[in-house]
Amino acid sequence: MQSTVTQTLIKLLTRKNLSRLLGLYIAWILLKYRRTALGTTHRKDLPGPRGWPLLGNLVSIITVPLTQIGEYNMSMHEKYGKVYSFTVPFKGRMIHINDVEILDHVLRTNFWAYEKGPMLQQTLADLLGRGIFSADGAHWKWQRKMASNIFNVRAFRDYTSNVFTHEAKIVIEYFNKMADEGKVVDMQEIFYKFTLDSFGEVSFGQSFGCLLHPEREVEFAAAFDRLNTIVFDRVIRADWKIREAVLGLQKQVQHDKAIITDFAYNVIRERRQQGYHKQHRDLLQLCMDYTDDQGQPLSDEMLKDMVLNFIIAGRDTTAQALTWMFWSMHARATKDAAEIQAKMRHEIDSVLQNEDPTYETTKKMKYAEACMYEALRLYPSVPRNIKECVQDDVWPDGTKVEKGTFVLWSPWIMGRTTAIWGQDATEYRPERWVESASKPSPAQFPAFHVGPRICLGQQFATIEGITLASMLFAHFEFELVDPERKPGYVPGLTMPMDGGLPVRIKRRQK
Ligand code: HEM
Repeated sequence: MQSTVTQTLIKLLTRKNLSRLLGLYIAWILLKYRRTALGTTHRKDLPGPRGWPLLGNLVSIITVPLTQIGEYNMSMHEKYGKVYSFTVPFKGRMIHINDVEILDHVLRTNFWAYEKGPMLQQTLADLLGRGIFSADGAHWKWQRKMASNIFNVRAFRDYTSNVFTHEAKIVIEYFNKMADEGKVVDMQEIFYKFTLDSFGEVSFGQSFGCLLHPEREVEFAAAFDRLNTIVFDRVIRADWKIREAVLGLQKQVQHDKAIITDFAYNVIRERRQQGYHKQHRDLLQLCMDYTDDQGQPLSDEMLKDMVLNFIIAGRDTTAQALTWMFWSMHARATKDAAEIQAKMRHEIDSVLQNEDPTYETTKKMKYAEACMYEALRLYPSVPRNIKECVQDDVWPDGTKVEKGTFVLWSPWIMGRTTAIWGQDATEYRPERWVESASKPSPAQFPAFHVGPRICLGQQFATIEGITLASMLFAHFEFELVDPERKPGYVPGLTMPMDGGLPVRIKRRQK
């Protein structure tokens, strides 16, 4: 027998009452999430653009062209200050920061409270696998410890610097030919080939030979560049799965992934076949000789991930820094371009005295370093970055950050912020690096990151950049094909110059 209470409930469960209940529930959800994304809470204490009901700020994110993402985020900081936040369905709350003290807190002082986290690991998996860039905790620590062995002064002095000089000579030979034939050269393409060949030689014992065919497309590089853009989209957009399905991008992803994976497996296979006979172990040999706590060697898949992560680190970043540096030093937009070039050549002539650069002489070329770092300040190769908070935290300005919040910062924006760099922040002026009594802290100049995960290859990149730039300035003069052009960037995890850097080359008249 049914109780009277149950009978009354059954009577009340009419279709009309059910729709009323549903209506009330929807109204409650809409009220609760009237300005934030589903699953997030409204935070009165955090400034930021008002969101749509349930969608939060998804619409603004989708509608901003990715080529304008830096400018958009900068305008948000101008409007809301050094900390602003927005919410996105299925991703949660994102807090953007543009402040030296807070960035230092997040990346250094309270390092263990912020990780790359599962969202980034999943979205980047097709490109980075389980390599150092997306790893956290113990898995990150052993990779960093092992790799740091190749970045020592002895290796730079005895070997690495000589590889840079050797590869730069191949570039010079090609530029001589181009100068004599009066042909236009895309410098960015040559820089990519130079950094890939140099990195291959130093880390895997073989140049990839890209500079031997400067006009030929490198299949690995083209596949990598396409994947880079697709993967970046995944980090930024919450709707990437739908987008990729609609645009049929999955096929492209699998195709490009197969190319870069095969490339890495080939490097490993060749080393196994040929063996290793040198005294000084390169990066690949360190990885292949490594055993874990149980004495087990790395799996081929892990070796492949390590190889790929390092190729990515070693190729793009430095080539892009050189591209923006050469553009900045020659563009009409740079007030004192001619004077900057003259100072650079004066330093090169007096330090090198017609000799090839060495580890020691690259260390003496402080103006060349200033030209490179000034380009990295305005056009950082990793223009934006993200970490996930894994323990509730409070920032130096009192902002409360809950576990699960994403924290974003942009070296591109910080490099253009007058509060950090003064009124002429947007001007390319290498002198600021030589005039200043002290170097900026990593948090003031975060192009190479900050804290325990600071770039392992900063010295490598600096020596490589100065070696090539000094040899090129010593031998040639450059003229931009369009000196008025203000190039944009290709959206991605790094910052390639859109359209490359077409130049005409002349042999230098001394
Ligand atoms: C101008 C050139 C370069 C710039 C601007 C640069 C910048 C950076 C940045 C911003 C990070 C942090 C990335 C992140 O964790 O999200 C990083 C990490 C790293 N970089 Fe570089 N990099 C450059 C060149 C290089 C080179 C040439 C190498 C290798 C030879 C290298 C090796 C690494 C490695 C291994 C890490 C990972 C460190 C870790 O997670 O512990 N970098 N770099």
